[in-house]
Amino acid sequence: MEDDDESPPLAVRIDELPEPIQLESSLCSDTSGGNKEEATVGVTVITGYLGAGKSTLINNIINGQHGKRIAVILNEFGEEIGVERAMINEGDGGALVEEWVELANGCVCCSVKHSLVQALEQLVQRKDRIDHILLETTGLADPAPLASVLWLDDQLESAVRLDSIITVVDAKNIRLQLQEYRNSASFPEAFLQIAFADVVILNKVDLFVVENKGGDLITDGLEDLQKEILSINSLASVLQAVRCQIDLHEILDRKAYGANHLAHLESLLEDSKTAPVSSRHDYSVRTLCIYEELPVDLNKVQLWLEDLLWEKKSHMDVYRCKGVLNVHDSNQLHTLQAVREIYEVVPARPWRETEQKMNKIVFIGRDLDETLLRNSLKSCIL
Ligand SMILES: Nc1nc2c(ncn2[C@@H]2O[C@H](COP(=O)(O)OP(=O)(O)OP(=O)(O)O)[C@@H](O)[C@H]2O)c(=O)[nH]1
Repeated sequence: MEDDDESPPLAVRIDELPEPIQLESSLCSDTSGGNKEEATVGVTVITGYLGAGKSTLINNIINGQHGKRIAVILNEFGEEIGVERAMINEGDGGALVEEWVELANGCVCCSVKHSLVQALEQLVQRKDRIDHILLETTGLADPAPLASVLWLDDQLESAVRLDSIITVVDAKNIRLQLQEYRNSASFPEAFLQIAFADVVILNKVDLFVVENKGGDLITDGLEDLQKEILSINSLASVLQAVRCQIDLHEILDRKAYGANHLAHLESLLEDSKTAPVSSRHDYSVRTLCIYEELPVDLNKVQLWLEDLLWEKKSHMDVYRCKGVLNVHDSNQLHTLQAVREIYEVVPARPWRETEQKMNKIVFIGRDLDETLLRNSLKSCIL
């Protein structure tokens, strides 16, 4: 056992670290990606609306029986830090909280993102003492810039990698938030948080229990709610929970951004021409899927993605994108991933003999134009 009870928590003031560097760029690699995964410390980003259950989840993780030594980073505004920390039990159970990092004076997603990377690097210098990092973002944060920073940082050869984004959703209130959107011009962060999630924890399902006319307790409508969430982001795994009690294997070490572990790769290939769940709700944020079998020219695909994601020539707002490509003159199945403007195309493995070679791309975004996306992919065919 280590002397953790005696050790004071370590606080790294990331707002005092040196000047940020330019991080916006794309990744497009012809070498095998994801090989550094095993050597790096995974970062799980935990996001969700105010009061959804993020702290409850962190408590469960740091006290869970997974044997991992976990560092927790809290991204909350100034005065709230004390409250937040007081709510978290510092590891009485299986896992130990080795380090605490307070992110004061700003939101990770805007002013201090590079400093966050540096703080993470400081943490993992003691890598022999840390297995995993949890980063809780403020309830109102857009997780995209954070994902980009952590994902890019992997390319900068840091010792950390983005493992996954987990969004905690309050089952009782989320429908209200989503329905309000239909009647107003405002765009709730709740949509973004679901759109960027690799895992959605549909929490507080106990509060979803209602009494029917006969006096019985039922959870009528929960499945519909789950479908509604999947219609926004059909690539996410949705887990129903009470007090965020879930199998921790479902959320730690998902490697959602590793090219060779691309989540849903196999189901992408299996469900041939459609997205895993088709959209049936009338939200402007949705998932859609495009499909072509003939081989594409990789350069053309890159140019198309850059027009779409960087130049935004077609005025679509693409948040996430995952897919497989059948690249001309290559026997390798290529995987494609994008988070906002950052994308990566990587040869993942050889196509299997029994497999239908295909290009299949799933987009999650706002105001997606299906015809335009389809035609653009077609124009990349040789
Ligand atoms: N009934 C019920 N209450 C829950 C559940 N999960 C969490 N809560 C309660 O909901 C409240 C908010 O939970 P937190 O874990 O603090 O939520 P949070 O997302 O960290 O909140 P903020 O930091 O304010 O954004 C607390 O009072 C929890 O006890 C649940 O599954 N069912």
